[in-house]
Amino acid sequence: MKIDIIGAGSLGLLLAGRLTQSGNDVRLWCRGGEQCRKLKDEGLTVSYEDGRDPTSISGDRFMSAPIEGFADAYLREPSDWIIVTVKQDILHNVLPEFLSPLKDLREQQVHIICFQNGIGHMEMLSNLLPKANLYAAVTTEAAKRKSLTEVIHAGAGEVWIGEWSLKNGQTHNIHTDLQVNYLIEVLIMAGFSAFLSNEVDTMIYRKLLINAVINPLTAIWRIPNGELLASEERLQLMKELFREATMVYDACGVTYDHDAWDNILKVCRTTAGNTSSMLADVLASRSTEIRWINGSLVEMAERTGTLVPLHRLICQLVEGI
Ligand SMILES: NC(=O)C1=CN([C@@H]2O[C@H](COP(=O)(O)OP(=O)(O)OC[C@H]3O[C@@H](n4cnc5c(N)ncnc54)[C@H](OP(=O)(O)O)[C@@H]3O)[C@@H](O)[C@H]2O)C=CC1
Ligand SMILES: CC(C)(CO)C(=O)C(=O)O
Repeated sequence: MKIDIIGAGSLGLLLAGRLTQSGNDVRLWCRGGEQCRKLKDEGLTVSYEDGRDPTSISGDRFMSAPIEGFADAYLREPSDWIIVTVKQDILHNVLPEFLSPLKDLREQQVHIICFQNGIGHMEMLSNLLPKANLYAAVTTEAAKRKSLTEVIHAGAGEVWIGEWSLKNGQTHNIHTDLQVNYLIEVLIMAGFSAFLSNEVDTMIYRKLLINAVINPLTAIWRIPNGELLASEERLQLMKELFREATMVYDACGVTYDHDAWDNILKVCRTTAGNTSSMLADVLASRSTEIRWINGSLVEMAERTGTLVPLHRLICQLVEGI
């Protein structure tokens, strides 16, 4: 399968490494020329924390190039899938320029899948590329980029993929069905646990609830996920964030599991040693995804007249860092 991956960070490198290793034709689009040169010279390494041998893929087995060349390359030679693995701010503020040349291509041609946490990006893309087949992926995989050419696969999880266009009332199309089933097969062959979901929006909101409670508090207190459970004060604040978020879901008609709170506690336990992605961004002085996580809940609250003072404050606190 021919696959474009936009964003050579943690998830992008993991996907590029695994998909190249299992025989796919990968083009990896990076932000900077330095990373492309290093990937060409040194290749790409996927390593593990449990003592397993790393996998090294030489730089001539996949293509890496600066994002500026993406649209021309795609229009000359389209791929079967475009996988987007940049953070939300780049997807919203930078990628439209590079993706908009694809907007007039026929529906059968463009298949895009987005791996972002948070919400808002799928709506933005469906406005930008109304003819494209858009898919969202929700994943519990954990990847950490160690250098420009090395990624640590820190935890194996699942990848749930669902068609976003369906949500917008577009008709189901046999061609896209085949195409997504083929992608899932390819991901499985590459070693991922990948599944098709007819309820990907429910899964997105389920993950949003987890991220909206865990990520900002770990970022503010600078603690690993498991430490959230270490005191009653921390648990109380988590519970209040959870309570406000579920009020917003109720007001907007978004469903959530009856054991959603227990599930958040479980995620803290199973990822106890993890640095959350928001804390990692704060520690590296990068902008965070707070606007598309807690900020989205604040927007939903505004639309429905729900009061979410803690989510508002937490957005300001994280943005203030
Ligand atoms: N990592 C994980 O385990 C998981 C991540 N996610 C989600 O996946 C998304 C990606 O996360 P993750 O891989 O961790 O993020 P990273 O920050 O590791 O990677 C993002 C990449 O995008 C690159 N980038 C920035 N600007 C551009 C640009 N203009 N053109 C091309 N590439 C650019 C960055 O380059 P540079 O480094 O040069 O700035 C970086 O390599 C996020 O929304 C995250 O929430 C979801 C579940 C798990
Ligand atoms: C589930 C969790 C909190 C794991 O660290 C995560 O998705 C993140 O860090 O963004």
